[in-house]
Order: sequence, then structure tokens, then C-alpha cells
Amino acid sequence: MASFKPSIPVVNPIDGAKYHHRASGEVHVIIGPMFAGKTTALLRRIRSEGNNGRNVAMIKSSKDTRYAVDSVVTHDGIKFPCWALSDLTSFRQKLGDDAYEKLDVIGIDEAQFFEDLYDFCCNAADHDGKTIIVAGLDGDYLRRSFGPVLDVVPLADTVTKLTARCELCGKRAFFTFRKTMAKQTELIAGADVYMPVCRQHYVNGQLVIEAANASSVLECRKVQSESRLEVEAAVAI
Ligand SMILES: Nc1ncnc2c1ncn2[C@@H]1O[C@H](COP(=O)(O)OP(=O)(O)O)[C@@H](O)[C@H]1O
Ligand SMILES: Cc1cn([C@H]2C[C@H](O)[C@@H](COP(=O)(O)O)O2)c(=O)[nH]c1=O
Repeated sequence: MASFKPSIPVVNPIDGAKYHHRASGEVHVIIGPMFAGKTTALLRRIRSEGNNGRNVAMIKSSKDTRYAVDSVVTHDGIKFPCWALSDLTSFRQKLGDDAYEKLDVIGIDEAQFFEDLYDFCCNAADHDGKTIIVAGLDGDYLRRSFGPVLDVVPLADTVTKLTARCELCGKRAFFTFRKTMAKQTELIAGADVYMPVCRQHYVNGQLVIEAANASSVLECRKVQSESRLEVEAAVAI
């Protein structure tokens, strides 16, 4: 059974306009490096909300075509159908007003790729009474804030930072290491290009990359797979 959301009539004190305000929205944010289980946690939460009779929808960035076009898929193959969108603002119109009204919970995966994440979460939770569960990378491969994910922390009821296992020593991994020399911030890929690492192996890895960048010998070798294997071997030492 879908939950009942009370709609409270409110008058805007500035222009006197009347609107209905739903007060029961929530924002939950799940962050961490790649392979930390962010998508797994998001799917578990969405499934459980659905099993409790709430109307759920899942959205992911259409940039992520790694495992499927119209499904969110975890690194170990668990799937859930989703809307693959380039922006969140178009979601309501694509779904239709009636269906949107009936929605209780919206999951957003690969949130780092949505420029309009903040405005969407604000409107959906504050004005439309939705529960939004956001999963995304807090940091890119250089450990810089990635897209708008950290911007929604001040809007959040809860923030959960997950960790993976360092691929080189098995300790807790907080960071995502890029094994190739590619420099662009956005590079859609999986374990072929990225690995989760602990602090020590992140720092080692960056030193190897910097040394490789400085070396004219490696600079001349543009074959990505070759340099990736060299980087992996050097970082592990
Ligand atoms: N180094 C690793 N540490 C932890 N999990 C890993 C690692 N490599 C692969 N995995 C797999 O990735 C799964 C998590 O996938 P997923 O939920 O898609 O992560 P995320 O969305 O955070 O990238 C784990 O359950 C595990 O099976
Ligand atoms: C670190 C980093 C990652 N990406 C991309 C790589 C993947 O396509 C996604 C993250 O997926 P996951 O579900 O968290 O495993 O983001 C990127 O474009 N740039 C980066 O620096």
C-alpha cells in the first residue's frame, strides 16, 4: 500500500500565492570510492522500500553504459531497471505528472554526473515530499570533489561513506586509483581502468604516475594497456 503524504496549504507571505507543501521528504547520501558497494546499498534500500509498499523509481546517468543501458547494475551483476537520463530536471516530464505524484522514493545512481542534483533533491524532498537516495563518488581519481555530490550533503538527513578493499593489500580502501595516464575527469570504465586503494597505495600510485609523466621514455609510449600494466606493477611494490 502506498504511503499517505499530507499536503499542507501554505500562503507565500511575499506575493500571497497559495501552494501545497508536503513536509515528509528525506535525502540520504551514499558515497565512497568505486567498488565500495554504493550501488549495492542503493538497490537494497530501494528494494526494501518497494517491499514495504512504497512507490519507487531508480535513475542513473545515461553516461554510464558499462553493464546495461536501462538498468543499474552492481559490479557483481545485481540489476534493477532504471531511467537512464542526462539530467534530473527532465525526470518529472518524462515520467508524467500523475506517476510522479504517486512516487514515494527516488534512487539516483552515478550522482556525480548530474549537474542539477542539488536543485532536484531540494525540490523533490522539500516541496514534493519524496525520499531521495543518492549514490555517487565523493571524489574523482585525483581525490578532488566530484561533480555536485558533496553539494547535497547540507541537504541530507544521512550521509554514509562506504569503503572497498584495497586491491593491493586488502586493507580498507577510501580512494579510487586510475591505472592509466588518461587525464580527463570523466572516464567511464570499470576494473580495467580503476582500482580501490588504501592511502598508502594511493600515494605510491600517484608517485609512479608522476614519475611516468616526467619520463620521456614512458611519455613516448602511447599504448594505454602497456602503461596500465606498468603502473599496476610499480604501485604494488
Ligand atoms: N576491491 C574491491 N573491494 C570491494 N568490492 C569489490 C572489489 N572489487 C570488486 N568488488 C565487488 O564490487 C561489489 C560492489 O559493487 P557496487 O555496489 O557496484 O560498488 P560501487 O557502486 O560502490 O562501485 C562488491 O560486492 C564486490 O563483489
Ligand atoms: C574515479 C573516477 C570514476 N569515474 C567513472 C568511472 C565509472 O564509470 C563511474 C563510477 O562508477 P561506480 O559505480 O562508482 O563504480 O565513474 C570517472 O569518470 N572519473 C573518475 O575520476
